[in-house]
Amino acid sequence: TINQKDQNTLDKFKEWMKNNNIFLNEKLDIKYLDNFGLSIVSNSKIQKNEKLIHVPSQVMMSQQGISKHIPKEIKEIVNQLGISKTNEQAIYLMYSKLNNLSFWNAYTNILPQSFSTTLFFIEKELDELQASPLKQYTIQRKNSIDYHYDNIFSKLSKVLDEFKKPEYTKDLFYWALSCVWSRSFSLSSNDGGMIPLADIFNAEANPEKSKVSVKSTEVDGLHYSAAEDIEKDEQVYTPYGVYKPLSSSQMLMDYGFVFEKGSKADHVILKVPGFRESEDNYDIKRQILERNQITSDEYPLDMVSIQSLDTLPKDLMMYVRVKNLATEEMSRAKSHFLNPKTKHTSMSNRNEKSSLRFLCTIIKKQLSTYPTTYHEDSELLKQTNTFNQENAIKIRMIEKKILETFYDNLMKLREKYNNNKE
Ligand SMILES: C[S@@+](CC[C@H](N)C(=O)[O-])C[C@H]1O[C@@H](n2cnc3c(N)ncnc32)[C@H](O)[C@@H]1O
Repeated sequence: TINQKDQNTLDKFKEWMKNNNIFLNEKLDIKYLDNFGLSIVSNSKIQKNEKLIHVPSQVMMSQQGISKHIPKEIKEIVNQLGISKTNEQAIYLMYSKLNNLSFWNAYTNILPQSFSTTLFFIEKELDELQASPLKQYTIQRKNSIDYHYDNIFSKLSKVLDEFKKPEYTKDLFYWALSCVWSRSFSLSSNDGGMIPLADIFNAEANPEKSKVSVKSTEVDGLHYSAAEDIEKDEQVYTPYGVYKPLSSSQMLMDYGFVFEKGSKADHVILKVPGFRESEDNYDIKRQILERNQITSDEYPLDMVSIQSLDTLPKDLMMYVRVKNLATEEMSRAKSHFLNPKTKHTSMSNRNEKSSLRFLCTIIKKQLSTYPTTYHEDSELLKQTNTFNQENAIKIRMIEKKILETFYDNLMKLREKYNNNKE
């Protein structure tokens, strides 16, 4: 259901689309759906290859549109100050929202007023992320926005009267950036921005299943057509993160929701301990790793990589094997770990067993930084009644699931080793 005020803004947006030659197939409606917000839904059957939408380049907030519709003095100062593309889009959105006569005003009025991204989580909800790095990323993002807001608007307000208006608040900057992160498009390596109408399509969990085929050119703008027949009353989705699949963590940070089945890009960062100078054979171990350019103490793991020792990041396995060398193995270690033919293989049964035990210890340690287990979380999830809390629990569960499965796989391997006596 949509209230009268929202219906009026939507009607004004549709009129604005018409006046600016933005095409929406008559068989498609812009509707408000619970859990999705504005959505695109068909009102009758659409045949494969039928045109769905067309948005001309000049109405996009990309290079062409900006040069046409943003006042010259604003563009100039934004360029002079060397403001980033994302912050630039945010400034134009704020300007458009605050000026009734500006070109994109009708468009900014249909943009969401609130977001379920982690940026707007209250402290209690952020705490639900437990040890997930998403909590830290969110805090960093907030600090960065605060810094940029102070920096940018103190300068803009000195130069242009427009930016002296008290309505250019930090809250509005948060709103504008959230619109950019959840809806802007990249059109080429150096152009992109907000695209009215195209940004009303919601995300399809499985990008291969999207029934929309996308074509965009600088001259002609953006075209969507039906890649397959679309049934009556069907919601039409587009794939998000086409070039690079987004993890659930990134989805929650930028879009404010996570897919039921998670994402192919889901991962956890395994943190491994560094070396202490007092450690036995410190010098040789460090030397071997440095000569192999292994310097990181963080390794991303996903559900695929934890399936076997061969699928794990090669650097991680070498780090673990070298870290667990015994003094009597040092004489052989260099020739083994510096030889391209052998360096990614097990050096001895003893070293391999010790390495697996070590991996189990660090996984357990990392799991212990989360106050609850995966199993406990799945129970907690059933009792949860707020959207944000639910999403936070899902994120920490994804990370725990990878770590716990990795641990179980290693325990099975260790058992095999113990039964296979040398
Ligand atoms: C590009 S906009 C799509 C239009 C948006 N629904 C609106 O109200 O304007 C992206 C936002 O839509 C919502 N969204 C998109 N796909 C979704 C999905 N599969 N499930 C739930 N929400 C989704 C999220 O709030 C996301 O940040």
